[in-house]
Amino acid sequence: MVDKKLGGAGLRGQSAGETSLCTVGKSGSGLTYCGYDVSDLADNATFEEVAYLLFNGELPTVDQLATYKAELNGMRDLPQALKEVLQKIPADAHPMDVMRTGCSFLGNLEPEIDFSQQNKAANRLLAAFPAIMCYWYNYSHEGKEIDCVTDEDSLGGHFLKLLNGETPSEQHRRVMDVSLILYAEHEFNASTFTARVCASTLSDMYSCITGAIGTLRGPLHGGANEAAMDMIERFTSPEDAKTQMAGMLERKEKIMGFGHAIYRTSDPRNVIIKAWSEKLAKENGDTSLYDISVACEEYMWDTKKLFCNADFFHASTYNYMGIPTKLFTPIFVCSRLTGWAAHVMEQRSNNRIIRPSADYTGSEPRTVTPIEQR
Ligand SMILES: CC(=O)SCCNC(=O)CCNC(=O)[C@H](O)C(C)(C)COP(=O)(O)OP(=O)(O)OC[C@H]1O[C@@H](n2cnc3c(N)ncnc32)[C@H](O)[C@@H]1OP(=O)(O)O
Ligand SMILES: O=C([O-])CC(=O)C(=O)O
Repeated sequence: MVDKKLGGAGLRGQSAGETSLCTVGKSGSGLTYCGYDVSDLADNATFEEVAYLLFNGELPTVDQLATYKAELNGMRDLPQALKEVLQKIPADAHPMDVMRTGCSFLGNLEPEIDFSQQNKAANRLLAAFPAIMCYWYNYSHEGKEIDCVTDEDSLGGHFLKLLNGETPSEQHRRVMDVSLILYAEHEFNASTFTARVCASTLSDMYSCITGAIGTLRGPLHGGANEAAMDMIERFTSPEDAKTQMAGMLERKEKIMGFGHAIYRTSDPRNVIIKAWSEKLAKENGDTSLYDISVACEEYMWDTKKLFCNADFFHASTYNYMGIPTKLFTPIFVCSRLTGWAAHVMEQRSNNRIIRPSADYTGSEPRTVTPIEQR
């Protein structure tokens, strides 16, 4: 196991506030949302139920869920002005930049005037994000102006239909639902903390979420699922994976999709998404991507005692579903938005501006030498 020093750099091990939304690694490896184990939710709930749970503190009844889904389904379309902005973003832009711009621009068109509108703003973004991603992707890559409304009941199914223009299989809908549940919430991770810092200044929901998207983009955080895919695609076999990873570790390169700031021996989401990757691999007939991923997992544990985080087997899972690699991290946005917005609401409910201190390491006090004498 990695011998981790707590405290110091990265605020590691220091409490930065309270939350009732989530526990991470409380018993060394667990993850709960509002008291529910994530594996229980992945087995027995839908993503919309989890979104409702995070925004309201309780799972919905049948009637509450139906009302909530009807509300979300009525908010899926994009304003024409946003479509026109998305049309201007080039095909080689990073899709996370597209999400950031889409979120920010929607905040201009439909601003959160006051905090009584916070649920509406969060739900609007939740409903609109799949279309922001897929409208831009289809327009810039295929030259197609897609209809942003579908008859799909779930957000996961809606995303798949917008992306491919075809009704997804029941299995793909379920995998997407599980994936969105696994990614939804994770306590004071870097992007959520960004959202809370922004919220603590009494800024608006769109600004909080835009900042969080920018923070999730980095490869040490949400960008790791995409980076893991780029890596495993370069490996030609399980043996080649081990040889190449040995070289990477030798050169002190980070292996994306491994390790975690909080978990010590495993990430509870890995076993769930790994099982889906295996199932999809077997059904696909070509299991090489899964076999290579398993070889990576074994090698990293055997040599460094580093384990797969939630991102690693998401890479092969999404790939088996035919999702383009560049959309992996934006899917994470569609899910984690629920956690971000719930934290913004929690921060607002008991706010004090977040403003830590710093340990000064600069020069001693000195006086300005006139410029011609320097
Ligand atoms: C959804 C998410 O955001 S999950 C995280 C996604 N990010 C990644 O997968 C990127 C790869 N992983 C990492 O970079 C790190 O593990 C992080 C950023 C997730 C956590 O960082 P930290 O809390 O600083 O890691 P930690 O303290 O456990 O690191 C201990 C040692 O293990 C090494 N290590 C940790 N992860 C890795 C890795 N993936 N590859 C190689 N070495 C690693 C560190 O370099 C460090 O070694 P050092 O002391 O010689 O520098
Ligand atoms: O908690 C973290 O540091 C990273 C994160 O968001 C996650 O693992 O989902």
